[in-house]
Amino acid sequence: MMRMRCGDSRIAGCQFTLFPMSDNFATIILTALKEVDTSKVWKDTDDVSTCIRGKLVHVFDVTRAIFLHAAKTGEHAAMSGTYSIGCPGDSSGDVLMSETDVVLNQQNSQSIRQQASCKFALYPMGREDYMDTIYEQIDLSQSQGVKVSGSHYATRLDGDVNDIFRTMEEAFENVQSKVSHVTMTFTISANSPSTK
Ligand SMILES: Cc1ncc(C[n+]2csc(CCO)c2C)c(N)n1
Repeated sequence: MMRMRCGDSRIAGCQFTLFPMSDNFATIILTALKEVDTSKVWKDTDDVSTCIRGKLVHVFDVTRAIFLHAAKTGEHAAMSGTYSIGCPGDSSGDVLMSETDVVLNQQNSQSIRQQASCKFALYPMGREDYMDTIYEQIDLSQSQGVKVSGSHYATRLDGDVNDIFRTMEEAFENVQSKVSHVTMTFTISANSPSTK
């Protein structure tokens, strides 16, 4: 099998899990996965998580919409996941790349006002100057209408779900334009009964 080098492919993907803190958890998960339009990404769900793969713009459109779908039930819901792009070990299978960039869920998502808290961490792979790249994006995050604060091993974002995902998408997009292989982990939580 031919091994791919960093940058040969711009397939993006996200492996994520929804955690609705509700007796109704299975319905909330399955309804979110069914009602969000995922037709522009490849998708596979099992008992642990869901993986989607395709163009970066659709990967973010779908993950944002799935979290909003669960959060708008009013139940305490969390979602954790890992975005990845340009993985040199990636295969060219299990993906939809021929779709246009027109996103399918933005109109619905934009109309939902939902507060949330999130922690994310960027990992520009294979670069000695990775800390500069990370600090640059943390600085840029301050201008996205969310509250940005430092945390061990992650950056915390508090604000509207749409603003939080836009902040993460811009950070990921910016870094991947300079660094071939990038991953980003996140955990986002809405309707938590806990006070900070
Ligand atoms: C996004 C996402 N995908 C899959 C699971 C795993 N999972 C746990 S319960 C359940 C429904 C009943 O089988 C499923 C699919 C998840 N939690 N979140």
